[in-house]
Amino acid sequence: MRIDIVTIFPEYLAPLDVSLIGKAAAAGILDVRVHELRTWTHDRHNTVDDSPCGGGPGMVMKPEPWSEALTQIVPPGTEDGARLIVPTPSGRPFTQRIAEDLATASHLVFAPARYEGIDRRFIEAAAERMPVEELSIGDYVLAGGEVAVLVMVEAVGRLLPGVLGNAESAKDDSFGHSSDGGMAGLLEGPVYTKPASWDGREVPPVLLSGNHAVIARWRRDQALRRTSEMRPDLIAALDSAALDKKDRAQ
Ligand SMILES: N#Cc1c(-c2ccc3ccn(Cc4ccncc4)c3c2)n[nH]c1N
Repeated sequence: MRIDIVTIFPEYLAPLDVSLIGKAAAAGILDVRVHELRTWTHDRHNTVDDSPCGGGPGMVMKPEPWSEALTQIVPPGTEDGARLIVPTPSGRPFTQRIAEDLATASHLVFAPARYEGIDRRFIEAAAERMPVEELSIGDYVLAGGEVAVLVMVEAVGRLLPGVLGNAESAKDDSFGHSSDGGMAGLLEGPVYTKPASWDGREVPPVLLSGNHAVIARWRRDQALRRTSEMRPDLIAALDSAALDKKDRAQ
């Protein structure tokens, strides 16, 4: 997968050079390219913004630099497999399902804006060339989209084959809507490791029993408990077939 990120703060994306994504890029699984938006300005001040038409607070990002950037990154006729992702507080909620969908793309272009956002006409023009996703990473207000790009690139990148050391762990994700182990749509329960006793606190004996069927049942019960406590909305959303009556009674 190729990932292009256009921003006026390239240094904000430096964390993509480390850990999971950095290793994937070094292994050739990911081709991550960060671009300075001002590359596509032509005035002496490298202007990327202007006052909002109709008045109002702040500034709006001009469509021209973004359009020139996108045209160079995705030249006409090469749009197949390319998707434009625009982080915005007014976007669709970014979820694991969306991450899984984006992980199937061959080329993602991220447009993290600043100020009050990008002139709408850029989005409209881009949507005539390729799919455009306007996404939000949560119900709070940030100062720009770069943080959202870091979140989305990690959530998508970890799903790509060969990125996670143990491919299984991606299947047991929280919010994992995967069908594995009957945990679909539930939050992960508690995890433990050695030592068996620490600070006067014991690892639940069931986890040391070696009885994998009992352990699996215990983990599912813990996942249900955790989900009911932290995200009752997810319980309500679970398909009844996925949740037998016994579970509902808990
Ligand atoms: N994803 C996401 C986001 C953002 C976000 C994303 C991109 C931009 C570009 C500019 N801003 C600042 C701004 C613009 C308009 N209204 C309020 C603030 C952004 C915020 N805020 N909160 C989220 N969950």
